[in-house]
Amino acid sequence: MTERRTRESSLTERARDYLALTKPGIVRMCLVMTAGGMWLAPEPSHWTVWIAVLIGSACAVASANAFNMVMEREGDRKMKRTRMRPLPTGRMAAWEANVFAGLLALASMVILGFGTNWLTAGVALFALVSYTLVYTPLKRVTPLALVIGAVPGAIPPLLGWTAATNSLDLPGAVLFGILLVWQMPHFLAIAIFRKQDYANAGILTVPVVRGETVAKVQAIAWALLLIPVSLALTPLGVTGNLYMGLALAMGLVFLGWTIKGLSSKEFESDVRWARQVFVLSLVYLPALTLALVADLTWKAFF
Ligand code: HEM
Ligand SMILES: CC(C)=CCC/C(C)=C/CC/C(C)=C/COP(=O)(O)OP(=O)(O)O
Repeated sequence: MTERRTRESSLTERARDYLALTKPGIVRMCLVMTAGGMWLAPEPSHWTVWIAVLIGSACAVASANAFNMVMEREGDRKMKRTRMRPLPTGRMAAWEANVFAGLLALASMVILGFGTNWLTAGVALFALVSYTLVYTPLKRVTPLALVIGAVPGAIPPLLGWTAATNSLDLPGAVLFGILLVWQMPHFLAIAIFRKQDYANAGILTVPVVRGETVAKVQAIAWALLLIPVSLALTPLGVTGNLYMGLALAMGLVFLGWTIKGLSSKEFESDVRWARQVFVLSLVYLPALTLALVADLTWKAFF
């Protein structure tokens, strides 16, 4: 009986480690964006395409995250935030995580290719390869890695759009742009409150290389740019005034909060402010997606 319980609990721990390898918080948020991209498409998609794009995209993002954890297992040991991950603690071997990530990559290609279309599978493959083979090694070379990492990071809404339309055109590109720009203040804030961690691991972030003030000014510039980029869907005729009003209000709150950072002069208050900007970034994205869905639903019925 006790032996069975021990085996069960070790199985649960194993499953928990595999789940941790996928970075489930990021997978969840990517899926919200993929669903937003699908919703925006001019023609409604069959429910099987919805299921395929959501499962296929989740597998692609999870695979990218798991490969990233294998590649960074040494650096992750040096950071407070990441040192308890399955690889740095030695709870899982690198080969095991590689097999898991490889199977997820294969599953994503099969599910996206056969369940949606091969353009969507190709775009996901581009994101997977650029995230693991370009962004991940560049993190230790230049702070510009952030802009490069933002390219695969911005792909999830595009997967929804291409799954529904089998084309790469302007509304899909705007969704890509929104997520691309959003990632800058999202990460610049994290890089401020995790500055010491990144310095310890030799990761060249903007606050480590150029200081907090430069990071704050950059975050403000990106939050400002996020407003016109997010509003562009209305002049393009995709969304209406309801979305435009909500997106403007949310964009101004986000911008206002980033500007507030300029008034803090000590590292402790910087950290408090940066955590608030990070949390706000996590509220902003699903809220913007909800605004989009609300606007399109309103347009369909009234
Ligand atoms: C260059 C791009 C990005 C970088 C460098 C980045 C980095 C990070 C880091 C380091 C954290 C952990 C923060 C902490 O707790 O200290 C985090 C959290 C988070 N990120 Fe990002 N991120 C990026 C893009 C994205 C994208 C594209 C999404 C999804 C659309 C996303 C969604 C999230 C979510 C939901 C969390 C909180 C939940 C969790 O930690 O699992 N991020 N990000
Ligand atoms: C469709 C597809 C495959 C899309 C890719 C989506 C994806 C993996 C988005 C995350 C973007 C990103 C740069 C995260 C931070 O990684 P990090 O290495 O800085 O995070 P860490 O320090 O927590 O490991």
